[in-house]
Amino acid sequence: MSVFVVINPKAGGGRVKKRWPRLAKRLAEHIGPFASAETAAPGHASILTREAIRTGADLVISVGGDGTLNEVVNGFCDADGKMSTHVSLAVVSLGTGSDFVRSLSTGMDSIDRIVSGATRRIDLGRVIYFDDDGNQKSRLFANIGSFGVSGQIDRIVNTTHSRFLPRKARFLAATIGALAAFRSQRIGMMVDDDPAVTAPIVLVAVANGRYFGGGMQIAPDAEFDDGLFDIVTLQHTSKLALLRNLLLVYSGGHRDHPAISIRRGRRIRVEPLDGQSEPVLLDLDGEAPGRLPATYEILPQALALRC
Ligand SMILES: Nc1ncnc2c1ncn2[C@@H]1O[C@H](COP(=O)(O)OP(=O)(O)OP(=O)(O)O)[C@@H](O)[C@H]1O
Repeated sequence: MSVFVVINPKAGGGRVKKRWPRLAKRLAEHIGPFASAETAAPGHASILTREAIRTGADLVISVGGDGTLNEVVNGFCDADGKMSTHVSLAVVSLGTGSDFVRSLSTGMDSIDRIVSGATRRIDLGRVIYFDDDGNQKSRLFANIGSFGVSGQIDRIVNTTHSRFLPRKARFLAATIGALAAFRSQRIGMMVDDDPAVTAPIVLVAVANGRYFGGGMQIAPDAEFDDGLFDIVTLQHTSKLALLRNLLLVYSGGHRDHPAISIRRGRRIRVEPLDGQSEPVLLDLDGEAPGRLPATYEILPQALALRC
């Protein structure tokens, strides 16, 4: 078996540098020698992955956080958008949020997951959207894509690097700040072939996994392999209600709140409604790649995951 490991040395606020050498030794003891490379910049993990697959890797291991994983997953797709379905992915999660692995909830240590050899096929999401320069882009995601206040929160979290607050606390602080300043945004949304609905929203999560935001269980019933997104909509409600109920989202207890609706679907088309001065910003596995309009599509069982 040919194994290639993609390592983001910046992930986890130094955790990768501290913990990976010991984990690498353990991995080598179990699976033998493997090739590896460190990422040199944002986006590099996709390039490394694509090249490793082109030159014969059977298993690619992502070492880093959710952002690194997202880039590695995108590297499974060639320039023509074709997925490499014969290659497996494994995750050594050393990020600060690690929401993908939390959603997997295997209860196993990452190296044990890899050496166990068990593989599960999971769905991926693909989103077509516009970047901040107005160029149309396409990107895969393994965990959760969302838009609304979450896009603003990502931009706050990813630009304020406090060495003193863990990501979960930074996310909570950014969420409180962003919610306090946020004004609902009107969107038009069409799920599968249903008639389009328009609504003022605070947030919509298009979920393959369950957790985002460093431990917020936004889609408590989502399954990685059911061929469906769980689409969680938080409609306009008062700021006081938002802030008062915010902590419910960590346990999934927001599910029954009257401002929340959850449904399932395979394809979502969504656009901002005219007359809005502020763009509706996207969040994709914790990164902020652009804005609406966007189309989300599920790719059933597209990825073989060691878990
Ligand atoms: N050499 C590098 N220098 C700077 N940034 C990099 C480098 N390599 C990768 N990156 C970027 O680092 C960012 C953060 O990585 P990642 O999300 O994996 O870690 P994290 O934020 O600690 O974890 P999580 O998303 O789970 O909280 C990603 O956007 C990635 O593009």
